[in-house]
Amino acid sequence: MILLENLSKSYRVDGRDIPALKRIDLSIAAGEIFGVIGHSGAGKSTLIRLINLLERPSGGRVLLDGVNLTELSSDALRKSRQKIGMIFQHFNLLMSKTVAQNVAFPLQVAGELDKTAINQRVAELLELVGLADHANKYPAQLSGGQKQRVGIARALANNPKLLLCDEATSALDPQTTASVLQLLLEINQKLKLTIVLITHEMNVIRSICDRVAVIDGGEIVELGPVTNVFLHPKHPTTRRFVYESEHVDETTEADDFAHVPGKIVRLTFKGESTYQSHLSALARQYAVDFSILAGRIERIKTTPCGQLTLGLVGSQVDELLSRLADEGIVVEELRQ
Ligand SMILES: Nc1ncnc2c1ncn2[C@@H]1O[C@H](COP(=O)(O)OP(=O)(O)OP(=O)(O)O)[C@@H](O)[C@H]1O
Repeated sequence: MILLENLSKSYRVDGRDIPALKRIDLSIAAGEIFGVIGHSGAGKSTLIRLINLLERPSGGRVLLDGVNLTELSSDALRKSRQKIGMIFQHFNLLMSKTVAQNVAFPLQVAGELDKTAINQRVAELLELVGLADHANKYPAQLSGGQKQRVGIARALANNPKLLLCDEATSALDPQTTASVLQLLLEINQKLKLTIVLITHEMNVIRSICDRVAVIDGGEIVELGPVTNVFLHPKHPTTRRFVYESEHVDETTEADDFAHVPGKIVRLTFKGESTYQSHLSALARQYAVDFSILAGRIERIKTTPCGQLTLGLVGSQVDELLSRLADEGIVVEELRQ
């Protein structure tokens, strides 16, 4: 649905071109929830603003459903942008308008004049985001989470195919973040809406995204399904994001077990194998003793996943490991 080809962006500062994004190639499928994560200054906002051409690229192309947005006239671009909704960290609501008026606004801008049609659509949208009882309130009378729900209703007013979320939960507490993310997931499933979000929080990615791009210094340094990136982070930036979010000190993974006898391995479980008792059954069969040195079990979106670091002692450890691999469990030997 979205194709970014050799996309770059530089900003002119004090007469010099400073690159913010370098040669980005990325394709995002219809119906996906795609996350972009990076530290401050990595280029996330620039990237998301290039998708709807709020920023014009310095080079490369942005294609939406096969249409090259960079070549459109300003009129055609305005029309295309109606297929794209956007929500923001600080909500950007019109403070002097009620909730209903905020949501009606994009309909009026798009040329809808029929008051009954507008009222009906606004009521539908407020119902969808759980704010049916707040139509006549002003933004100042709402909590942060409710304000973002208004932002979401407004972004969906013109039935967009794509929703861009610019740090949409960064100003919210963890519980409110979870409920707004849940709403985004529901909307994605109910309306088959494609969602692209940028964030600096791995938790946001883990809760709702299908794929993630990690961006650093204006470049995509890692890209893939969230489960893969979480379980096997490769780039140092990704590793830092993952280990920080898991409250795991990466060094404990390999170095701190000098006193532990035997072989040290890390097992990664994904999907159903997470809940099965392969490890204990095979350890019994091959008379292997194991100690658990580190571990985590969690859900990545809807997929259960687990990772265990073990010390293994016994004469048939290799047989045990090869049987675990046969069961689809990823085995990494950290120490022979
Ligand atoms: N309008 C601008 N003029 C000049 N430089 C800019 C402009 N906007 C962004 N930059 C620079 O481009 C780089 C990328 O910025 P961008 O805002 O895209 O990063 P970000 O990952 O979204 O960061 P944050 O999370 O802090 O918003 C930074 O070095 C920033 O200083």
